[in-house]
Amino acid sequence: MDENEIKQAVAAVAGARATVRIEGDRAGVVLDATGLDAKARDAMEAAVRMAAGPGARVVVTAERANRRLIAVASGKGGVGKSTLAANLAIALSHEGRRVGLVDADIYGPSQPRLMAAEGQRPQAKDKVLIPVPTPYGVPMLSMGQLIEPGKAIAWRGPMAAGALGQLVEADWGAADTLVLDLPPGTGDVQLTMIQKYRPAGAVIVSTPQDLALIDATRAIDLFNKAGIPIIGLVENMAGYACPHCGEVSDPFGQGGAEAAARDLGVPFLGRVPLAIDIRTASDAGVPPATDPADTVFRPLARAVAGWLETGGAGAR
Ligand SMILES: Nc1ncnc2c1ncn2[C@@H]1O[C@H](COP(=O)(O)OP(=O)(O)OP(=O)(O)O)[C@@H](O)[C@H]1O
Repeated sequence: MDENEIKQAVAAVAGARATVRIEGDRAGVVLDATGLDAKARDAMEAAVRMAAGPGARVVVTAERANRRLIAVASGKGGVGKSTLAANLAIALSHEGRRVGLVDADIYGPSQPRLMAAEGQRPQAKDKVLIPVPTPYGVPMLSMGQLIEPGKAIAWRGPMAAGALGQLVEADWGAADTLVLDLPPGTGDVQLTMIQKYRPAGAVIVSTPQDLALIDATRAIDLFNKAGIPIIGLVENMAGYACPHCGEVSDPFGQGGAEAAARDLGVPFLGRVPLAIDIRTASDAGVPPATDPADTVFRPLARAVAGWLETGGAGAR
């Protein structure tokens, strides 16, 4: 093939994305893969190699997407942070954002179960992890996929931060939003993550109890110190609706988180009721936000999407 033939063959599969140069007796192609997801990029790269002939040197480049991180954090464990992160990621994708989910919860990585991706091991290409798909159109990576199932993790701070970095710096393709399920608490691992990856904003989850709210205040303080804006506070497990008689009771008190948000000067994003349906759907790997009739998580996601579009500072 002569130079023109090679150029035509490459243009036929990659259009204006490819620039061809002849280097001695072989072709050199620079392929711009900006905006393609990992699968489309691999397919185009393979097609270009075929078209450019034997021995061709193909270099794939991509502009870094203007991707923004949303940290979902809590001052203590068990308040529903992972549940909120999964549902927020799915509901944000319904808002038209291209969303990826990073499960950085080293103490209890639960996203593979919540997102029906259990048992899937991520592949790596050139030492960069490739997120696994989920049935909900939100690719994800979890610490739970990098360790042996059921094994406890005893990470030291720097080790954990290094491993978590691989998740954030994975090949997220065209994703414009990464929801980051942070480990609970306000220790070194959280601080390192926040400082290194500078989320655009943070959503803080708390239950209505006073003690949980004190911990949430600490989490807010951590983000404030790092100069990361708080998108808002979500009250989880607020008000229990009896599945039999429908009576609503407030086992953990009422209105505490909203009042705390007011006192702290952070927006209050809304409440998620304590509901058996939420737990059973989550355990079954079908997050409630997948239901078009969901009226709990989708409004929260609209608030977060609105924040990103208008007020949210700190784009990466
Ligand atoms: N609003 C809710 N109604 C009923 N159950 C809920 C609700 N939110 C969370 N749960 C249940 O509570 C348990 C803990 O939730 P989740 O794992 O999301 O908390 P977490 O804060 O991420 O915990 P950890 O710190 O252990 O990661 C789960 O079994 C979950 O299904």
